[in-house]
Amino acid sequence: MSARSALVPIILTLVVAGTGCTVSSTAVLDDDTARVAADAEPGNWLSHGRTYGEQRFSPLTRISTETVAGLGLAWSYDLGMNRGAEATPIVRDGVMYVTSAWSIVHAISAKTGAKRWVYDPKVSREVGPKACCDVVNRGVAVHGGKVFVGVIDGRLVALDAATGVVAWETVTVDQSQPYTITGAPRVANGLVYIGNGGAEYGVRGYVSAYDAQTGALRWRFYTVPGNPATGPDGAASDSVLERMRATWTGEWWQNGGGGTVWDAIVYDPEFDQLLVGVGNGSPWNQQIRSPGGGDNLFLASIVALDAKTGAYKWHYQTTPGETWDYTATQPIMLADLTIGGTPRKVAMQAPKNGFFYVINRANGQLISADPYLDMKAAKDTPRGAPVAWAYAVDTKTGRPIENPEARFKAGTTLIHPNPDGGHNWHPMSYSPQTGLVYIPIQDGAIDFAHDPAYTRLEGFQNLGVLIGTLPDDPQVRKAIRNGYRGALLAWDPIARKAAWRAERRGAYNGGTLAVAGGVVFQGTIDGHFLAMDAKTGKELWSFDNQAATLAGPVSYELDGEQYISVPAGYGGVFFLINGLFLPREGSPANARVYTFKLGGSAPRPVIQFARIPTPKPPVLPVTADQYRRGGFLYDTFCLNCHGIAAITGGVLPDLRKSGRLQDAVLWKAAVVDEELASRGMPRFSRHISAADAELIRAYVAGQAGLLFNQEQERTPPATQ
Ligand SMILES: O=C(O)c1cc(C(=O)O)c2c(n1)C(=O)C(=O)c1cc(C(=O)O)[nH]c1-2
Ligand SMILES: [Ca+2]
Repeated sequence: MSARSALVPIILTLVVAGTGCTVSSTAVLDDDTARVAADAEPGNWLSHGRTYGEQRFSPLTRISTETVAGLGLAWSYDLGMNRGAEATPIVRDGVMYVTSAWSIVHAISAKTGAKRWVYDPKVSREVGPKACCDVVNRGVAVHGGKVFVGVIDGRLVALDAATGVVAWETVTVDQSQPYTITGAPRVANGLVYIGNGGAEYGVRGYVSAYDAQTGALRWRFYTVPGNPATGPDGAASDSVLERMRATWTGEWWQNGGGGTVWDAIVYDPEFDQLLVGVGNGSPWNQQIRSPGGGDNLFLASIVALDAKTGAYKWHYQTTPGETWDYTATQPIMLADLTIGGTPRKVAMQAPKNGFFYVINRANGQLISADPYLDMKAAKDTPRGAPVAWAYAVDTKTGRPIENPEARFKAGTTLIHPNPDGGHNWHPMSYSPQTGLVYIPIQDGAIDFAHDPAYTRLEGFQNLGVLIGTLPDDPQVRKAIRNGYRGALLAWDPIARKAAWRAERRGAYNGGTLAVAGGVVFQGTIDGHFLAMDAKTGKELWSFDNQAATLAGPVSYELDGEQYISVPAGYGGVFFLINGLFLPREGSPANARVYTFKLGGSAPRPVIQFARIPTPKPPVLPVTADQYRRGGFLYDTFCLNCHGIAAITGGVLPDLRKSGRLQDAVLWKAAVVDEELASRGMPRFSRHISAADAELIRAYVAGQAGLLFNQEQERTPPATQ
């Protein structure tokens, strides 16, 4: 596609989305204007959240509360691998651009699902261990005949939209550091905006703007201060460097400080500003990171920057002195709301910390903040009563009223919400018809304790927090599992309370889409795709996608037919770490894009997988203390990929069933001798001794024993 054909000439009645402001003129729509006027192109889904305001509301009406029961599969497309599917597809002029894990871009016919081209950035699998939460990707941006993708190894690549051929590529990070990119780029003003991740490992976060035509860096804004000894960065953030530094203590730069911009970046055309969501501190534990306390700007904040220059405009910090992985990277949405009779231009966010924020986007002042989780419910759990980090936010000062116990200074504290957050990256949507924001939420708590023996491990997660090994007792496990719940919440940002709540089977459910036909769509962790009445939450339709459906669904129209499309796939952080909490077993089936239309009758792909019985594990002669130490080492080095208590989500190898578990030599070859490094196993030789590897094996063998016994109880061995 040439740059010229990307210009859309129309007689323009430009309704600036959500503003009610109508401008009439004859004009040529360039890509940026087209996104502002996205309602003039309801058939397309032009950018991550459809419009710049990212409300994920489609004005299309054919699929409605009346007709939705007639939805059927139009086509499905195999994304070629069984890793997490988190991308929001972009649909433009009959072509869908969607990514799979490992940052692979697929261009597909939006009508038939036929492949146009595939671009694979060929990332070394050794990069995998740098990703805290699987090698996922949340999608591309399309602009001026190019497709932009952030690559997990830190590259930003521009492709020719017609052919998938690389137009330019640039490295946006120091690749010797544990930086990753999982978020979707955004484009405005001829600039491509991209952030990065890595705050679990230890990096310094920033957001950058690149020239969409040439790939040249135009500006960069660091979200946390660097080592004062090295002076200013020559970056757009320099003007607020002193202000940031004044809120930090100790030698925070030793582990980067964190503050990664790994998901939300929203362009606000009305103020020509970029709103970026900033992540958690690095290490998590503020007692280690910034021992004298302080707010640690701009962690866990929404920061507004001049979109052309990156100059600081304002910020709002959701969690001052962040210490629980409470990122404010969650999706940010722009809207015009009339609050108390006054029209307000607002930004809305439901960050991990459990509160829903409405912010005046002219100046960053807090309008309201209310708990979307029940922060006061101090229900007893098998691990005691959870401690909510804060019960309320003082709207006058904009600061939370913190619970003094929550900073885990005295022993182990059960913190609510847990680091998955009350809401994570899963996109929320807003229907201007109902006035409700549809938020996938979850409600769980986890033990936090200060790690007195913390030392930075180069290339590994550095949290400074002990989370605690899962007890072996099956009854306790069951209770912990049942205590972690998920729901879809319809939140009224003006009334400041939920209008309805629909329970889900398990936590970490999918993103939402609202359509003008009065329907809300959501995928679930247990593999279904649901349509609900936007007013009431009543379920109107469902489809078994056979794979966790977490990505942001989209809607588009072609030749008079409306489509709903959503990627689905096993993978993502829950399938690595949180196997314990999965309501449905993972499968090795590939991720797929599922696309629906009224009367669609494509057959559902047949996915079968055999459950492999657990071999009888070896019994290793270790003491109870050694077993516990094995568990501790497992939690430190293995849990992030192979799951809590070696319970896998089915994506990476199940160590309990691994042949290597049976044999000390084979086990050591993988764990210590780096035999599997090229396949993505971290290089542990400097950190795990042969003796420690045996203790880890003893722990995993113990966990395998629990599963083996369960299976034997279910299926008694045949008698001869
Ligand atoms: O601090 C970071 O840099 C960072 C990065 C990412 C990421 O890039 O995926 C996640 C997180 N943190 C995180 O805290 C988190 O809960 C999370 C969930 C997911 C996911 O894709 O499911 N990514 C991330
Ligand atoms: Ca994080």
